[in-house]
Amino acid sequence: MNALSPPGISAAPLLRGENLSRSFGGGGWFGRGRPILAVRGVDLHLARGEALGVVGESGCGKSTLGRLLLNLLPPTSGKVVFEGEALDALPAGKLRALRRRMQMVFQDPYGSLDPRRSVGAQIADGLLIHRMADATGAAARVAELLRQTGLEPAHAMRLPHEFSGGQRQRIAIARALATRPDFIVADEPVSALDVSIQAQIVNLLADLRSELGLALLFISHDLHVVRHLCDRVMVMYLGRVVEQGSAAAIFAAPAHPYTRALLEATPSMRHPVTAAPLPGEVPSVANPPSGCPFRTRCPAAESRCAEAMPPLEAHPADASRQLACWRAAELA
Ligand SMILES: Nc1ncnc2c1ncn2[C@@H]1O[C@H](COP(=O)(O)OP(=O)(O)OP(=O)(O)O)[C@@H](O)[C@H]1O
Repeated sequence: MNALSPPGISAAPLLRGENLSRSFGGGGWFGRGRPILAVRGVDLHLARGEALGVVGESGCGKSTLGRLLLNLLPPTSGKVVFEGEALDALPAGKLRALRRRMQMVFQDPYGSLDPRRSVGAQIADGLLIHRMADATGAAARVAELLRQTGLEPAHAMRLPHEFSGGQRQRIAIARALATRPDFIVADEPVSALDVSIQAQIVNLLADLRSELGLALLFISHDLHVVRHLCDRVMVMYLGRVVEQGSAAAIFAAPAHPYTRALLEATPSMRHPVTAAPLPGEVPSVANPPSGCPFRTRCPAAESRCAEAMPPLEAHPADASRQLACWRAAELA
């Protein structure tokens, strides 16, 4: 453990994304149709036990990034490295074995659960697929997982509709934990829930993370949720990382104009009504603006911002943070 790492977080990265890019489409009839560059040149690392929040408006590439890291989608370029091994170089058998160590929790637990099968059977699926238990062992593990996620083990035989939204998300978390993963991508796991339930699920994820040493990629458009759970934050805009650093530093003093606008636009307990909506709309991913992609909505934009994309560089006053803004030094 590194002296600078928070407790429970190891220094060696469990997972790395190197210059990850992913585009969609672009082939079209007679070569027509522009490709959509959903993720562009993203580098990231995640240590065992660490929680990284990925935030940005809808369509900024957060889910695509999560799917790339889980190897559910191949990158167009770049690579994912898990415990020092590049996933694209692994033989199929080893890749299958790795699958059990990386899991996903989706936004809509009802959509991701089969309405006709008992929740216990669905939680046990991964155990049986990966041959981690026989029927008796699986039943015992399901009971343990239900207890661990705050549910009644005796309810394993019930169907998903017999549970509330928050309970269904607990079931989805139990299912993701069944195979004892090291890494979980939680994609907007509380956005579909009542505000009163959101905190309970965030607290559950926080507890499980420290109890099990899970590395967590927590995708959310809500910065305040991320603040409570994550060590570090990555802010994405049109497929690129525009600011990243420790959650504490970014929330105390957001540096990129986009991060500032996002924070101002998020209602909080302290400022429920003063939140200002973000100006304008996210430009089309298929036809992004020249230069800095945020410049068309940025209150600090000037002519040089249209010329070239600013590189992601160290914050002028805090080397532990990075941001991509031509005016970083002046705005700091
Ligand atoms: N399978 C796909 N085929 C074509 N385009 C896709 C596909 N998946 C994602 N995209 C596009 O890639 C871009 C990024 O999408 P992505 O879902 O990663 O963003 P996001 O930030 O997670 O947004 P949201 O919060 O709405 O899920 C969007 O323009 C989306 O339409």
